[in-house]
Amino acid sequence: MTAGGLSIRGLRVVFDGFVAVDGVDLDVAPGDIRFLIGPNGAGKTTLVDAVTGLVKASGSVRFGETELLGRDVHRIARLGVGRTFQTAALFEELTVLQNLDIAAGAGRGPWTMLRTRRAVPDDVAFALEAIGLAGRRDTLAGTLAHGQKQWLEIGMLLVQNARLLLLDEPVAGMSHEEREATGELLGKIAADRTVVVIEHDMDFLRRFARTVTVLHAGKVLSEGTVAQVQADPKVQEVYLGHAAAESEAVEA
Ligand SMILES: Nc1ncnc2c1ncn2[C@@H]1O[C@H](COP(=O)(O)OP(=O)(O)OP(=O)(O)O)[C@@H](O)[C@H]1O
Repeated sequence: MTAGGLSIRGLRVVFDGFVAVDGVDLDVAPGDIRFLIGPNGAGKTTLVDAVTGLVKASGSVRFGETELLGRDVHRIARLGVGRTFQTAALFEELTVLQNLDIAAGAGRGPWTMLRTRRAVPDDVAFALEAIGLAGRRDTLAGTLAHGQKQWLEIGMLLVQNARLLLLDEPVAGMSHEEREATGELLGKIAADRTVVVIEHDMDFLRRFARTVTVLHAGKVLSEGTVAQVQADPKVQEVYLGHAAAESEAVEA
């Protein structure tokens, strides 16, 4: 399976008359690492919810050749679209390997998944290596460090064969070392996949974003490279006006 690009046209999400996403057009090419930023309430999470089928939306969301809008959450996941949430969703009482096995799940019975494993399937071995947890495969997920839990969740998307990964604040609460490792992991993943990252951490963005889209009040305010977006007066105005704590985002 080859990676597909994400192509969003006229995306609109309305909650009880409130327009949370207001006519967004967005293209993310295969191999890109697109950061999605914007002040609180800009519509970032709602956009990702619309792409993954969690909220109703109008317009068009194509992944490769396939229209996603109107399909249910499970179908969209099976089409290769995976997401993480701000809080990792793991089976804490099971090991790293068991979590990956369950994520890989389809076609494997519960006994296969839970018995002690001798051979590890290639996809699971690849994911363990990519997320840096090969040496922790028998560790209980609940005892992993915060950063490792986030990586395991990304590993679970890899074994599900996600080709489009949508990550919601993946480095929130991480140490400097964990952030660096996460950035390197994004680079590895994006080699043959499409990655979209919602992020507030501007240092992380400067280090690892390939392209950036700024959302504001449900619309695309600015788009381009990190340097282009930082130099955009519209972006400076929104951040300085609405999010003093994030104003460093616009300092060149
Ligand atoms: N289920 C919902 N019902 C009603 N309004 C909602 C719902 N979900 C989100 N909203 C509203 O839609 C707007 C966009 O929210 P969203 O969470 O997408 O913003 P965001 O850019 O992800 O913000 P943050 O950075 O704070 O996570 C906000 O005004 C929010 O209050």
